[in-house]
Formats: sequence, C-alpha cells, structure tokens
Amino acid sequence: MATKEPEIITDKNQMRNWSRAMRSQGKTIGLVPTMGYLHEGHLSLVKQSHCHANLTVVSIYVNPGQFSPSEDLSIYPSDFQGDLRKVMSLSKAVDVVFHPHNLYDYKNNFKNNDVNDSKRSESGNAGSGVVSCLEEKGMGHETWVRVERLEKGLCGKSRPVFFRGVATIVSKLFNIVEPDFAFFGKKDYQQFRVIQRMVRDLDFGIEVIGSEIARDEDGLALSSRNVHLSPEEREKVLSMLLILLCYDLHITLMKTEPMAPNVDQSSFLEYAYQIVDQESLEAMEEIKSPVVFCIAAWFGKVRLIDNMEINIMKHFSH
Ligand SMILES: Nc1ncnc2c1ncn2[C@@H]1O[C@H](COP(=O)(O)OP(=O)(O)OP(=O)(O)O)[C@@H](O)[C@H]1O
Ligand SMILES: CC(C)(CO)[C@@H](O)C(=O)[O-]
Ligand code: BAL
Repeated sequence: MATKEPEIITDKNQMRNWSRAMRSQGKTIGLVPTMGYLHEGHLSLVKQSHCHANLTVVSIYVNPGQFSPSEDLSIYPSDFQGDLRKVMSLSKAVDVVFHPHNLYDYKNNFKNNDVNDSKRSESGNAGSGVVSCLEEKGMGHETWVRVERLEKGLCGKSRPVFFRGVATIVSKLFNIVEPDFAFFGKKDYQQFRVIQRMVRDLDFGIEVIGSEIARDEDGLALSSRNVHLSPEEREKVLSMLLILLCYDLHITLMKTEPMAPNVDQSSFLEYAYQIVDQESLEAMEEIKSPVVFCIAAWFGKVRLIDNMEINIMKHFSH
C-alpha cells in the first residue's frame, strides 16, 4: 500500500524514470489506463491492481487517436480535480496518476515537426481512407498498431479508427510505464480482447487482466458517457439491459429460441445481441463454447455498449 498521496506525473520521461526506479527496487507495477471522469468501474480496476501489484499507476488521457472527427471527442467529459478526489478516496491505493498533456507531441525529438501540418495530415492518410482527430490535427504521428482481425467486427464496424487508436496508445503507455500488469474492464469487451491479443502477438511482458463490469444499482453499466443521458434515455438503456438479462435466463433454462430485440424505436440499435466466441469474437451460430452477448446502441447522442459473458460450463455442465 502506498504511504503518501499519489504523485501526479505529466512528463513521459519522468514517468518512465519513476517506473524504472521502482522496478530496480523489486516492486511490481500495475497500470490502469483510463480517459478520466472516473467512476466506480474505474475504481474497481484500481482495487484489482492494488491486490495484484506492489504499486499502481492510473493514467488519465483522452486519446485523440481513437476518435474519428465525427465522434464525440470534443464533448468527452473530464474533471481532473474530481478524479483526484476519487483516487484519494481509495485510501492510498494509487501511487501515481499519469496525466500527460499530449502523448503525440514529438517536438522535442524532431525539430522539423511543425512544418505544414495540413499537408502531413493528407499524406499521412494516403490511401487508408480513415482519419482520426489526431491525424486531422496533423500531429505528425504515423505509426499505428493494428490487431487486424479482432478489430474488424462489433464496434470496429462503426468506429473504423477506434481499435488501432486504442492499440497504439496502449502500446505507448506500456512503453512509458513498463508495467507488470494492466487492467481493462470487460464492459469494453472487444477492447479487452484486442489488447490481450496485441500483448501476446507483440511479446509485451505484461499480464493483461480483465475486470468484471461494475453496474449501478439499477443495473446500468457504469460509463463516463452516462452523464450525457437524459432520464428518459436512461430508462431506454435499462430496457435494453433487461433483454440482455432475459437472454441469459433463456440460456440458463436451455431454451433455444432467441428473443426478438425489442428496444424502443427512438433508440438506434447498432448491433444487438450479437453472440460471439469470447476469445476469437467470431459470430456463433450454435452456443458450444464460452460466448459473450454484445450490444451497442445510440440513445440520443450517446453511444453505449454492454455485454454479458455466458460461460458454457456454468450453464450446461449438469
Ligand atoms: N462499468 C465498468 N466496469 C468495469 N470497467 C469499466 C467500466 N467502465 C469502464 N471501465 C473500464 O475502465 C477503463 C477506462 O475506460 P474509460 O475511461 O473509457 O471509461 P468508460 O466509462 O468506459 O467511458 P466511456 O463512456 O468512454 O465508455 C477501460 O478498461 C474500461 O473498460
Ligand atoms: C484503454 C483506453 C484508456 C485507451 O485510450 C480507452 O480506450 C478506455 O478508456 O477504455
Ligand atoms: N471506453 C472506451 C473509450 C471510448 O469509447 O472511446
């Protein structure tokens, strides 16, 4: 357990030096990557890290590389002081809050980085057809990590730059913090599997740990974007959740007939009750292995996701 309030580090070299100093003393480090506006879901990851590792680093960084220009980067909620209060409420479970200003600012490395941004933005995307907010701003970053198959389905269909942006920023965070463990919530199920696969494929020496979904008392999965929901929209999300729970019940009762999705027409279902294998994320016709039911839907301007793992052993072993 930490003996003092968390240190706030904004500089990536200082962050790396801190980690290396701690590791040289034989300490293990857990990293909890977040985009801030912390809630109990984030704090459950912190608690897990505190159990697994000697020291915990929480990163707070809203990554422009994972948003396309049509997405909600500009209204993504933030409250750094509130985040610090929440972190401190955890009785010193967090050792460092890493809060960099811009992880794509390489001006100190390459002096010619600020020439003709707009041209670089165009050429940086030649032929790819996808542009993130980062490229739109012409930051000069052009290296991307892609987990080619896992990133394609589910959320990847409507958020074409999302997973390469996530895989890239998480790689950068791994290289800066050099943790032993990294914690991701299963609410963002595809993200968790993408990172797990990336770590395996690229031989990062890091154990990726998935954490169960933390829910509000009414069952709604906690999410920073919930703050944008009106009370009516929140009701609609809950009816979507109810159907997810009914699916679980059907499976438990070994009934095979799928239920028809029945979400209010004023909400927009992006994909609903997609049943995929937990690791490959491939669509399953028959449920023969552990699967996960996934939903993504729009409620007004808010896009939310939720899912439920169905572990075949639990349901069919007797
Ligand atoms: N309800 C939750 N339960 C468990 N983990 C969660 C929950 N919500 C978020 N996380 C995890 O916290 C980490 C940081 O997520 P992020 O900062 O994007 O918060 P978020 O609530 O998922 O925000 P958003 O509204 O963008 O989905 C991710 O690994 C994410 O899966
Ligand atoms: C993993 C992550 C911090 C990368 O920006 C983000 O996608 C998130 O908060 O889930
Ligand atoms: N929770 C994942 C971050 C995002 O949706 O942009």
